[in-house]
Amino acid sequence: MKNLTKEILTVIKKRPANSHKGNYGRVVTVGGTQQYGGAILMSTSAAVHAGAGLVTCATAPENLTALHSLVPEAMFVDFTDEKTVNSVLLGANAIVVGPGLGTDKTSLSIVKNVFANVKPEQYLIIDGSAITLLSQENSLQEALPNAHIIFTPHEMEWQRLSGIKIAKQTEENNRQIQEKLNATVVLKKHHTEIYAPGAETVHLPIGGPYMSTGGMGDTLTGIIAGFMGQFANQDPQKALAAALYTHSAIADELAENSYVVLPTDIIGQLQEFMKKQVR
Ligand SMILES: NC(=O)C1=CN([C@@H]2O[C@H](COP(=O)(O)OP(=O)(O)OC[C@H]3O[C@@H](n4cnc5c(N)ncnc54)[C@H](OP(=O)(O)O)[C@@H]3O)[C@@H](O)[C@H]2O)[C@@H](O)CC1
Ligand SMILES: Nc1ncnc2c1ncn2[C@@H]1O[C@H](COP(=O)(O)OP(=O)(O)O)[C@@H](O)[C@H]1O
Ligand SMILES: [Mg+2]
Repeated sequence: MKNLTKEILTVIKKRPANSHKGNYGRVVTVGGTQQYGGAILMSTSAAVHAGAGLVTCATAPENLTALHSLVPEAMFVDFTDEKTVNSVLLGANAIVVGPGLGTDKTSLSIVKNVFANVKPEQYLIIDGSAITLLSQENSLQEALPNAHIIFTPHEMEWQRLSGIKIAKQTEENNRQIQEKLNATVVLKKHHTEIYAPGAETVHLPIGGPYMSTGGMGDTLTGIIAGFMGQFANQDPQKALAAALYTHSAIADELAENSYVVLPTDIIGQLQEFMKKQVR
């Protein structure tokens, strides 16, 4: 297993002067019931702060006011309005589905609709409730689209999806299921592991327990989407690894002076941290 080092941050590049928002990725984030609205707000805000050119959040209408007051840079669609959701999905480079989405019938039909509309060239980040739904629903497993899929499960979500008990989640066992899924798997835990098709397993040696606050993984999905939208054209695996490294490296820096690091603290440091890499 290969250790990620800070070298990976060279993926973050100085922007060419002659460019516009369309050059930096169109991200769509799908999730957030009324109960779990914060999850999709953090994902959306992280994508915006990581530099995504255009971000649209498909969520429950109850979250609209909060979304616009937290991050007016983001656009909104009602996640049950399939026609409008599909029109924004069409132009996306990276799609996040699952943070705070819940697992009821409405959530299931939202994931089905996303799966039915994703294109092969798009990055689809499947997280949280969408992983849990996929683990439960055969119909969804059969509908898994042809796209660049990145699963971001924590250990219990991975247990549900892969059938491998947490204690048995060895590199060899995980790799077998990842190959069957034919997708990238980011197994989140203390020292997260990345299993990508045809690549050596990568291990994230940074990050710590000051990151153990609800919303930390939701925030990661937005950073990944933002990085895929901007940097995947160089090398998608490196762009993904750089997103993970950035998330935990910011946490480590903040933890020097903070007992806990909140997901929103990480979002607030993204712009400065990324600037430091291109000085
Ligand atoms: N502010 C918001 O709106 C927030 C909304 N959220 C949204 O909620 C939805 C449900 O997601 P979820 O992760 O909270 O619940 P679930 O999938 O049941 O997993 C928890 C179970 O797994 C176990 N567990 C074992 N190992 C683990 C590990 N390494 N990391 C974590 N857990 C581990 C754990 O064990 P225990 O705590 O009991 O020891 C427990 O039994 C999802 O859509 C998410 O986006 C959250 O992000 C919070 C903030
Ligand atoms: N002790 C820890 N050491 C390193 N990273 C951690 C630790 N605790 C949590 N994290 C990180 O925080 C994130 C938690 O993700 P997740 O459980 O999906 O959170 P949520 O769904 O609440 O947003 C992951 O990126 C995980 O690696
Ligand atoms: Mg999560």
